[in-house]
Amino acid sequence: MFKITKTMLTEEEIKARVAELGKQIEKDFEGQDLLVVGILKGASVFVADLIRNINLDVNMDFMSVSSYGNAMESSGSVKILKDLDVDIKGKNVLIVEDIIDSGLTLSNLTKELSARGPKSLKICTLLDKPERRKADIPVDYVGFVIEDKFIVGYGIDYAEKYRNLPYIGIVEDV
Ligand SMILES: O=P(O)(O)OC[C@H]1O[C@H](OP(=O)(O)OP(=O)(O)O)[C@H](O)[C@@H]1O
Ligand SMILES: Nc1nc2[nH]cnc2c(=O)[nH]1
Repeated sequence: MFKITKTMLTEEEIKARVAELGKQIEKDFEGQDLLVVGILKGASVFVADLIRNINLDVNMDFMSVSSYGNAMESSGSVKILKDLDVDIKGKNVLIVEDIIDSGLTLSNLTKELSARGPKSLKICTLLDKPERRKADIPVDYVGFVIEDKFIVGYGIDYAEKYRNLPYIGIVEDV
């Protein structure tokens, strides 16, 4: 039976780190435009908290892409289920993810978005699991580097459950 056995990151730890990331992004983009792109569904909670810590004129948009594990790995392209509403040509774009694991989602997505001619394209992830990386992608902002455990909460699901937890927990088969 799958159960949340431990807390990996408390609500307070996440809140403090998200505030730091927001301030860093604010500093880096001072005086510039910024389009924050959240990747659905996992990043929705993080992106909502993150933008409230960036005191700049921020625009927000969302994309939904298909999971890896089939044709995407071999074709090297990402299946877009919901595309951006806006044209990113000439804009500073910050992709916001909840977790980077194999890196395949972002490696394919950045190829697709770079081809649209943004002024800059940066990546921010709350969690980074480097142990499982298959595609080497440059990540500009990382909340926490974590060990290879299956986690849930703060937007991240297990079979669509637990996205509403305010903390990040470890799921184990007990
Ligand atoms: O680095 P990767 O190995 O490609 O994995 C990371 C991706 O997997 C998760 O999304 P998921 O497909 O679970 O969708 P969800 O956000 O809608 O839950 C996560 O939000 C990333 O998009
Ligand atoms: N729920 C969940 N999804 C993931 N996708 C990649 N890594 C994870 C993880 O640890 N938990």
